[in-house]
Amino acid sequence: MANFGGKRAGQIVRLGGNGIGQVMAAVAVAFLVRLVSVPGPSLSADDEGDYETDDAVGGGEGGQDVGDDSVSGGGVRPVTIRWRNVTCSLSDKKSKSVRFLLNNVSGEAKPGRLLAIMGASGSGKTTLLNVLAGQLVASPRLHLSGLLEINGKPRSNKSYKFAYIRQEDLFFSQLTVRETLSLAAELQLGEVYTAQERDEYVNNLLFKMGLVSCANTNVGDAKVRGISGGEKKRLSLACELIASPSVIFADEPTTGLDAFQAEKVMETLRQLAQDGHTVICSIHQPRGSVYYKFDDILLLTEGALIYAGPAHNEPLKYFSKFGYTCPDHMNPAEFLADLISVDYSSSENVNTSQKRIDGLVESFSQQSTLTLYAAPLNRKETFKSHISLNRKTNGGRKGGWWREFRLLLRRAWLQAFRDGPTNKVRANMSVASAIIFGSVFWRMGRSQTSIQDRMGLLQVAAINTAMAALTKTVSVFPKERAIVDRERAKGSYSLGPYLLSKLLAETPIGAAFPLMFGALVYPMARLHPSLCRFAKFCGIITVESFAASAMGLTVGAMVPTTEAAMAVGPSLMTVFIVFGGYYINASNTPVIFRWIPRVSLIRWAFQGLCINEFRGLEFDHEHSFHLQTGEQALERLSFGGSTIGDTVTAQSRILLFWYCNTYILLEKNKPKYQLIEPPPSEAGELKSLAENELLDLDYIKEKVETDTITADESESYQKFESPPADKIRPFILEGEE
Ligand SMILES: Nc1ncnc2c1ncn2[C@@H]1O[C@H](COP(=O)(O)OP(=O)(O)OP(=O)(O)O)[C@@H](O)[C@H]1O
Repeated sequence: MANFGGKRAGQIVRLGGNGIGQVMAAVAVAFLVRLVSVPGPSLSADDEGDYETDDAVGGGEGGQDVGDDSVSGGGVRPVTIRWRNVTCSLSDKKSKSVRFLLNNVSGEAKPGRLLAIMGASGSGKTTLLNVLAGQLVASPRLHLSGLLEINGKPRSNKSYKFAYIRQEDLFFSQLTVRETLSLAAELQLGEVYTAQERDEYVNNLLFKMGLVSCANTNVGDAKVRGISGGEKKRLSLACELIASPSVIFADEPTTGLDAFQAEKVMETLRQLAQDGHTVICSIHQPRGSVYYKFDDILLLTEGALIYAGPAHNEPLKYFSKFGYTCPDHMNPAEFLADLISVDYSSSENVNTSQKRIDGLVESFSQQSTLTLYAAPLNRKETFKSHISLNRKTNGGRKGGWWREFRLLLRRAWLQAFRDGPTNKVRANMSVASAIIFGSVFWRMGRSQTSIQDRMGLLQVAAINTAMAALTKTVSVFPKERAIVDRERAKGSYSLGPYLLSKLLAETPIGAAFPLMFGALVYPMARLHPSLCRFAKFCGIITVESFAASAMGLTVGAMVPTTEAAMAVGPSLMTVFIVFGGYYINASNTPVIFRWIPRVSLIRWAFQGLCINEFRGLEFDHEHSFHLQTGEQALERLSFGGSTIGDTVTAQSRILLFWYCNTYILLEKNKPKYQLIEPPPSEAGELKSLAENELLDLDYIKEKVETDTITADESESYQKFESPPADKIRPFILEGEE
């Protein structure tokens, strides 16, 4: 760091003008240059805004079923999901109110049937889907209660395999559709299957999902167009189907698609249901042809249930009982959407529609939801299919560390090297900034003033290199992290091989840009004329670039979105720039700041570059107080006693520190999901009922139908099926005592 004690030292500092002004100017220029040069996101994402739900997708535990039948259905374990009195409330400590996102919602989803959760925007569709999939992101403000049963037993989603198709499709943009699917298959199916079997499996999936025509097209992103939105959605489905899930959750799979693509996606889901999967999707307002693909529907309005049962004409018949008749030739989905939506056009309409909705909610809550469902689950079939699944199941580990590393290295390499637009922008910016700085510091001589020029250039080179690497990383990594979180949640691979393969694959391309910058700026500014010094200059800025990139990874692993990373990363770097060894002498700052230079990657790069440049240089001098040698200049900067080796060692430690932090944060920031608790009043009874297996609702239903249910059983059944009517009002805002 600069140790300009005394008058002469002060003169040197002042050569560059006001210290703080310099800092601000350098930071602003470096950041602006980088901001303009940030090569947009290199990962495909349809919508990055909704990051909150953008966490893991799941695959439950259990084996992998990889035979062809897993796509055609023969090997799919049938899973029936039933939920009772699911209530999700959101408390607000400030206003001391509670808002019900879901209020006593019950229903069921069966194998071989496509269930659509319909409702207006904000009615709680995604929340319900997340609850059923066990993917509701945990929050201290949320409280979730209810009963969730898998094949009649109260179990978690860990007991079956499921796929979750989220609204936003995230892929590595530079991989083709076939490569994406093949890699997912290799990671998920492990070594148990031969390459030929896996290829056949992938070809089969491509065919089933209608992706053959675009199999060799890059997925693409905002910069370079790739496959269409509908194809992306079907690719998402295909990737999820590799694990042969029993249940498929799809959150608004038609959002953002044109009518034709939407219909194709829904047809795919319908076929999957027909193949034996349990398919649950949320949808806003489907067109008529899509509505008739649903087997069951569940209508939600402001978190409350208005209808749950078979689709087609059943709901129309049901609502006609209350005097709401669907006009002929009207799309039933449109009719239902209008029926369950509040009309905000006037206060009168709000009152009328709200009354209608409250009445419908109450009416539905008063009747047994069980009777509305058709096609009860056949227990014998379940058993048979389960046996066939077990025969084909591979319960072993999917692949070793080395295998995962190899596959991920290939993917990271393809992503890094094929990303032409990003690489081109980075190369252009490296060349442009080298030319700008090279021109400003053109052919520096050996005058006294050139000492300050040299220091200025070396500081600017250190800042520019760090900012370039940092901004590139923070603009891309949060999106990549979302993909990796999803894949890791499915158990496709572990963190170690991922991180190591990424670092290794990106090393050559990461080194190319600082080298480009160094190769131009060094001769232009006529820095220390020696090949060895030039090589060291390039080496120092390359290691610094890796350290800045590693810091970007930590920031990306720490914050939830790219926007947050873009705000945090450069701000943190500004602190390191201030303590970068040129602008301020740490010993003049309050004690609490004196550790910062030791962890500033800018400072170590600057120190290394200065030692490399000044050692052995001689300057023109006229007066005795002029600096005569480079060593004297280094003394003034307090860099006299150290070597380039020391600075590179310190920089490597910083690099390692950021890598370790990234690993820890990625491991620690795994998404956590809200646990579902039994309704408080029923928790005790549920326990004893579960122990006595009285929760088997098929059994209860059979008893109800044959009128053989006992008084006791009837009472307990009522407790699960008929919540008090006053609990069912949507969005009750209650003040807490
Ligand atoms: N974790 C949460 N914290 C605060 N509010 C939440 C949370 N989760 C959901 N909500 C709120 O609950 C309501 C229902 O959200 P949800 O995403 O389930 O609706 P939706 O029916 O899927 O809407 P859309 O069709 O627009 O996606 C919304 O008002 C949303 O803001």
